[in-house]
Amino acid sequence: MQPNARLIAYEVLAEVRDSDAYANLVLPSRLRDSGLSAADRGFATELVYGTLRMQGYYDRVIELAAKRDVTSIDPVALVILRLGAHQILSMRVAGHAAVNETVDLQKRVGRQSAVGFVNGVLRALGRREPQEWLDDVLEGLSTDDQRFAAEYSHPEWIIRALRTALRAEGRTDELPTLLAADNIPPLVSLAELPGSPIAIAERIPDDVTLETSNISPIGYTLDGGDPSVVTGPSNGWMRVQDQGSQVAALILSRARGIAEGEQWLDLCAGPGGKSAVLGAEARLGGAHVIANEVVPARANLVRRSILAVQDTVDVVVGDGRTAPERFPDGFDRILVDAPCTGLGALRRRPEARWRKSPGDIPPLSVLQDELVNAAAEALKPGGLLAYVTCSPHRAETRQVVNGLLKKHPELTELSAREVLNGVAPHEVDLGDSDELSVQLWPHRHGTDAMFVALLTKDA
Ligand SMILES: C[S@@+](CC[C@H](N)C(=O)[O-])C[C@H]1O[C@@H](n2cnc3c(N)ncnc32)[C@H](O)[C@@H]1O
Repeated sequence: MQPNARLIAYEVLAEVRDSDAYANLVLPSRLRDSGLSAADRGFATELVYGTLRMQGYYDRVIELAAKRDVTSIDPVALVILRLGAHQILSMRVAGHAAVNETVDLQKRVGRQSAVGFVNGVLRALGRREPQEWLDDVLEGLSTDDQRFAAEYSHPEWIIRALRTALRAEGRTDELPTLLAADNIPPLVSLAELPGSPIAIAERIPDDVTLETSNISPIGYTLDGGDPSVVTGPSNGWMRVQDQGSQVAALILSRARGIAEGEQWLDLCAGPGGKSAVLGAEARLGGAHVIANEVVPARANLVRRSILAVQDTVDVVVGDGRTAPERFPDGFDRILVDAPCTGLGALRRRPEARWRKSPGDIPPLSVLQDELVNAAAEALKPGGLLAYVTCSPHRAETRQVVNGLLKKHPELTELSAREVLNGVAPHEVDLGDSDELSVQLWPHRHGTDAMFVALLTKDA
């Protein structure tokens, strides 16, 4: 079958649904072998990501247009209708192209008996303005949570969790802006590892513009295009990395000066983004890093990620919970970038919001507790411990830190906020809170919603 952008988008969406695949892994490999033009590859990417993010909303519109529940619609036709809805309601693809080409897709991959149905629903979608559909969807919904869930295409439990996290800094009014930001693809964010021996600025092509970051002193934003034109010639010193991740590592490395010979541990290192930043910082200060990861394949990703600073970082495979026994000499600084729900990175992982459930939280909280407690034990007196998640869910952030402080009276929380404001090129708006930890946000900072708490152990 001759591929086209819509067919590839359909196949990726079908694989995401049927095999629990990740769109950001499946799509690039499909596009690589597709022979599509750059414009068509961009179109396929927008179709896949946009359709997945807005699936909850599109299903409500499709139900209104089809006058039936989506659960009663043939699964192939439903994916095709969602693709059509995205073109008609959000991409403003010309009506005839959106309808005809999408109906063609149903003819190619779906049941012939459903072609008329798909055609009818898509024509109905195109007969009204997107705002009219939105008004109809919202009609009759009685709570803010229901309305936000519908309009911004998020499950209600995630909306509640995000509101609770914003409430802690007196900013619940920002909730709709945050939900809208989750539906916008992030700009490409880059980090230049400190101490780079390569004059990276001289190797950036003239037609590429890098904006410096307001948050991270080593961060840049690319104005579009392929980041490999910048990262490729840098031998690993310039890399794609969210600016929130960059500062999470820097809050630990720059909380105070580095003493020659310090030993650092990155307890949950895979795939190694923060290990590389810690490695570069440690290298400049005369420290050494052990990057620990429990999954061997992910430890290999860490090995690749730290190539530029491999003289400073050793990668080991092991369960972080056994760190105190494996490393009895202890560490001066430990980063616990714990496995979490990833609710802070919904813009990057378009299917994640539909896969997660509230039931994911309790086992993760237990693991987070165990990891951070192991780190507290492995920390030398006077040492520094950073607890980080890419989730703003309070059960994964503040509650874990409070539990840790309760169990370990020898630990004291330090102001990660002050450290961040000392590190960042500009004052960072962290809301209004007595808490010492940092919560970053996509809508306010342009980063993933990273949480960072900084603690020290009595000397
Ligand atoms: C949030 S990711 C870390 C991201 C990484 N720090 C970076 O910046 O690239 C969490 C990692 O913890 C690992 N992990 C899960 N359970 C672990 C355990 N018991 N011990 C050590 N690592 C674990 C996961 O495999 C995953 O690679």
